[in-house]
Amino acid sequence: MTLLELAGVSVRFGERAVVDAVDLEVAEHEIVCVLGPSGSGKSTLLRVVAGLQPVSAGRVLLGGEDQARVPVHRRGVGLMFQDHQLFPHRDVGGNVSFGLRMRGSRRGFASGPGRGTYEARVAELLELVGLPGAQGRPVASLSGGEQQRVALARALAPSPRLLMLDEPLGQLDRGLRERLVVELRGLFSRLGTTVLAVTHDQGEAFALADRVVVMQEGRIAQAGTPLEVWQRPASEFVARFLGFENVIPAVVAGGAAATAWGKVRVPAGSPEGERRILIRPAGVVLAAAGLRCEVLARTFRGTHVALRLRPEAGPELEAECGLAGAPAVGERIAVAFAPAEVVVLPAA
Ligand SMILES: Nc1ncnc2c1ncn2[C@@H]1O[C@H](COP(=O)(O)OP(=O)(O)OP(=O)(O)O)[C@@H](O)[C@H]1O
Repeated sequence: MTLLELAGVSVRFGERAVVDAVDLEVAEHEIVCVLGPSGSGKSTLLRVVAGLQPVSAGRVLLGGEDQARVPVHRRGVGLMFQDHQLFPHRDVGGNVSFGLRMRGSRRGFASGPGRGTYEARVAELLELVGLPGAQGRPVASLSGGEQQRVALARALAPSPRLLMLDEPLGQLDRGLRERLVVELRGLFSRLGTTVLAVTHDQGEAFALADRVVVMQEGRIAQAGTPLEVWQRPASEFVARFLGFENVIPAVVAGGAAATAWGKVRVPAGSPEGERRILIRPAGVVLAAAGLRCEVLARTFRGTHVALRLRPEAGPELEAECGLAGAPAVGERIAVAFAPAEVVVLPAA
């Protein structure tokens, strides 16, 4: 069932549409991550759903109800921002119970909220986020990751029907982010929480989301499962945003693309005509014969070696190869292209 629906939502600041006719549905229990470069309108979209930003056009529906006249505190949405904004003068328990005291609980209390119930609920929430018994700790004594957990417990406290996260792990170091993102996904799926999150980090979005929505200048450039978006980026913009660099103009006909790198076989059923093609680095493979290249750089990536190549014709290429037999910088090699790693993109 759809919990959140945005229909034709636009936000204009002066002449400029920062969010431009966005249609988006989030199903109950779904985790949707909005991904995009800085300034693409991600945070504005969240603010619209929360009721913090009026729309210039379009409608926001929660549980089928138009939210136009529903104030922030009546929407039943939880918000967690990048700079988790804990109250430094309250202890952990005080921070978590703040959410309960301010809003009261929509769900989760068998009886009406009383002091004892608050305490039980705070204990339960701290248990959930992996900080059991931390009620009395001063906020200042917590590490960045622990503060993030407290902020999450506070956002979950009133059992919001929709939890919104804005760059939830933004300030943490990479290792901690990678761990927390896996924990978050597990936690949300256990609780059945519906989540709309915003991030500019594609790794985070792909690890967290059931569905990712890539924004470009206020519009949705692509929406799909992480696998769909990764395997079939819809445009050059999306491909480049995901970090793919092997994108060039091509003329596709009869199962092959004519490019500056030579003829590249494309997957069966690819659209024909003037296009662009993406060749994922895994599809640039060392071969006995093919496009001759010089190895410009070689980077060890743990599971493979990333190569930067200067071909005899066409722009530089990124390639991947196994750890054994990776060519050295300066070596001259030949590469062929694997059609399964080739994606035909629109021309512009
Ligand atoms: N109140 C405002 N008045 C004028 N312009 C605004 C206002 N709020 C946001 N903008 C502009 O709207 C654009 C989108 O901002 P938004 O914060 O939604 O982007 P974002 O994708 O979340 O970016 P970031 O990843 O940097 O947070 C930006 O160019 C921003 O400067």
